[in-house]
Amino acid sequence: MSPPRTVVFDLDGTLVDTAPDLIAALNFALDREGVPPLPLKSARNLIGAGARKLIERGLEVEGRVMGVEDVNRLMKDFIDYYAAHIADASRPFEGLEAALDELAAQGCRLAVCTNKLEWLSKRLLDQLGLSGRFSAICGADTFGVSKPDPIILQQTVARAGGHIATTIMVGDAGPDVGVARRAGVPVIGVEFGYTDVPIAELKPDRLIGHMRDLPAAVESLSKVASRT
Ligand SMILES: O=C(O)COP(=O)(O)O
Ligand SMILES: [Mg+2]
Repeated sequence: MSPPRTVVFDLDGTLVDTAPDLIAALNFALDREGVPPLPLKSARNLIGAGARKLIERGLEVEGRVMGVEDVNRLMKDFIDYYAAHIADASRPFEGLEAALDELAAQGCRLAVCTNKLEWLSKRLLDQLGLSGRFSAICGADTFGVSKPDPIILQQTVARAGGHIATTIMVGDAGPDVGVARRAGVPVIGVEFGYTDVPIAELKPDRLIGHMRDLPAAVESLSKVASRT
C-alpha cells in the first residue's frame, strides 16, 4: 500500500475559476485611475503571482508605469472591491468536488498553497462551501513568502500535518511547477487555468485537462514515488 499522501492545490485557475471576479476587481481599480478596462480573455493570463503583480502587469499592458504609492492605492481599491465580490461569478472547475471526494476516500490529506492573500482565499473557499475539505489554507502572507519559494510549500504541508516526501502539488502556472521542483515534489499541471506560457511547456510530471482525471494522476505519481 502506498503511504498516506498530501495533495496540495493552487487556488486561482486550479480549484476555482476566479478570473471573472479578479479581472472585474482589476478593472474597477484601473477605472478609478482613468485606465481603460482589460478584456477577460487576455487578462486572465496575468493572474498567478498575486494581487500586486496582477495590478503591475495590468498597468504594463496599458503602457502605464506607476510609483509604489500609486500601486498601493490601486491595491487597496482592488482588494476592497474583490473582497466584496469574491464569489459573484467564481465557481469551482467542473468535477472538482467529485475529485476531492475520491482523493479523500483514498486517504489523501488536502491543502491549499496560493499566492492569494490567506484571508481572501479562506473567504472564497468559505463562500463556495469548500473550506472544510482542506487541512491547511495558506497564502502569500501566511509565511511571508510566495511561490515559487519552496518554503511556502514546505510550511503548508507541515501545517496540514503531512510529509513533504509523500506530497503531490497540483497547479496551473509557472509558480506552481517552480515551487514543486524546488521543494522536490512531483507536480500535476491543469490545462484549464491561467498562464502566459502553455503549462505543457513547463513540463509538469502529469498533465490533466479535466478534474475527473485527477485521482488517476495522483495514483500514478504515488506509485512512481513509492518505487523510488
Ligand atoms: O491570485 C493570484 O495571482 C495567484 O493565485 P494562485 O497562486 O492561487 O494561482
Ligand atoms: Mg493559479
